[in-house]
Amino acid sequence: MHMRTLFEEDPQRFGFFSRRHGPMLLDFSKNRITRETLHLLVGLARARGLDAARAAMFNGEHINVTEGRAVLHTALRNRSDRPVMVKGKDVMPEVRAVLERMRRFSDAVRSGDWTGANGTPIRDVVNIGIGGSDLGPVMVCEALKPFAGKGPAVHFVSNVDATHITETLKNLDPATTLFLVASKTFTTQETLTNAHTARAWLVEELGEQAVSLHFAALSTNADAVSQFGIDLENMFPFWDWVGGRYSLWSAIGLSIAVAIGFENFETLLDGAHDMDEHYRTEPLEENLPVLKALVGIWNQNFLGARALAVLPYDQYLHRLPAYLQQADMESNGKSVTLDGMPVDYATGPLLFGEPGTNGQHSFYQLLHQGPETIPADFIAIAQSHNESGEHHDILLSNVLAQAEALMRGKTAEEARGELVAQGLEGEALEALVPHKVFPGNRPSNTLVIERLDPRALGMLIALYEHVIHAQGVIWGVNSYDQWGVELGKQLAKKILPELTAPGAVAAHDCSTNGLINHCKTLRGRTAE
Ligand SMILES: O=P(O)(O)OC[C@H]1O[C@H](O)[C@H](O)[C@@H](O)[C@@H]1O
Repeated sequence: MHMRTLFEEDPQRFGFFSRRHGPMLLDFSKNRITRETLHLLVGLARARGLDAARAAMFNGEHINVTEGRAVLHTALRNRSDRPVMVKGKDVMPEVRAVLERMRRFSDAVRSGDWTGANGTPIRDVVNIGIGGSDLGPVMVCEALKPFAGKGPAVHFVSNVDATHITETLKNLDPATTLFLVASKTFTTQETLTNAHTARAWLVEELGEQAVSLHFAALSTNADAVSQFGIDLENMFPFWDWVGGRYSLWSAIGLSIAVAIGFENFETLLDGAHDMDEHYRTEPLEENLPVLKALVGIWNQNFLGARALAVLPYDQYLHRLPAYLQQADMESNGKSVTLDGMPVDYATGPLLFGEPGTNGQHSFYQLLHQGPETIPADFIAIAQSHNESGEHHDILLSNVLAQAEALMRGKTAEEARGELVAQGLEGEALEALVPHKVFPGNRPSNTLVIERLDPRALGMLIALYEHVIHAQGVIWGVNSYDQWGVELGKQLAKKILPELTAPGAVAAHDCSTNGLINHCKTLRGRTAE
């Protein structure tokens, strides 16, 4: 069936397949579903135990079975007075105590009361972290730039490529720079390498005694933090029940609090809490994350789509696709079930995206006319922070048109009509027709958000987090471990000394040996 027909037959389709919650409207009517499909999908969620699974997560059960941990990022933004129990203990007092320390610290840095070794206020804050200790904070700081006020500039260094830190520090002054070393484990090679480089840069100019005034740590590992030489007074802790890719709400969000002020950070938490309550308590049929998760499952597992394009039509959200790549693909990129059995169905989609309208001039060709169906999430913001001239109406007209085009397509008949109107005829016309046809019937969701503010952003991120949870439950996978990132790390540790030692390397397959030896030669090292 074609969605054109579905829309022609049911003028109520938009009303039936859209839901509003607070400042957010989710329109999922441009999917290849009928009322019966939705009913059956909700039945699937129920049969897979999604009701109990939602409760299990919020109640702190050890749903991360391979690591024996609870999954409680929701506790970090629990703005109610409900206790959250982990191993028989309410964690809320500790959560609130760390938030209070984050408030004092971010206020002091923003107001200029926190001074560096020379007594001057901080002008630049550099967050050093990678993965979950980078992507969430960067994405939020970019998204909420209009709320930054008069605080210091916040920079992010993640890549172990020295270019990243070199280019970042190039124009900074050690006396007015503060480093936040963000690492849940405090063992991540990239982050520690960058942090040592930053430390050396600072110490060279200001001496060892400056470290305590210019470094803070955001981590669960106090021993490793002290070993690095960061004063535990300047350590902001969190807990093993916070997954890295779900940690922007924890101490890992300190760079956000510094960038936009603590009150705005709290409003971000409020928005996420609002979505948590919605996800926790609304029936499946009315539940935004559940409905979005089910439509995703329909596209992936029933229609065979393997990707998801996330297309935010807002420049401030330009890092959202990168953030969601980790959130979704590291969570649900799994091929065994909770009890270790191989799956015989698709799990997490390949996620990609660019802010609109840039993507339109790049990869949308494939979305419209490629042989594969690639579902898309369009994110539109109704009121821009920069309502200048016609810009925003142009932007909105584009996002609305793209979803319509993917749904409707263009028939051969319509294409022919246009070519005739352009004066073409005969063979020349017919030769062009197949190239001008758009199959349409391509699924998309459109999320319309009133205005991009801290509350709405908190809701948006929590919405995606809960979609990931609901899909993980239906697929029966553990969304909260990430063993798949380990093998490359282990092998890199073995290759590192081989790159510097003299002589040729022969311990790997011939491709890896060949590449190592080639790099050694190019780097002026003996490889014979
Ligand atoms: O915060 P860290 O312990 O430094 O970890 C940073 C990142 O490391 C690994 O790559 C994990 O797969 C990520 O989930 C994590 O966010």
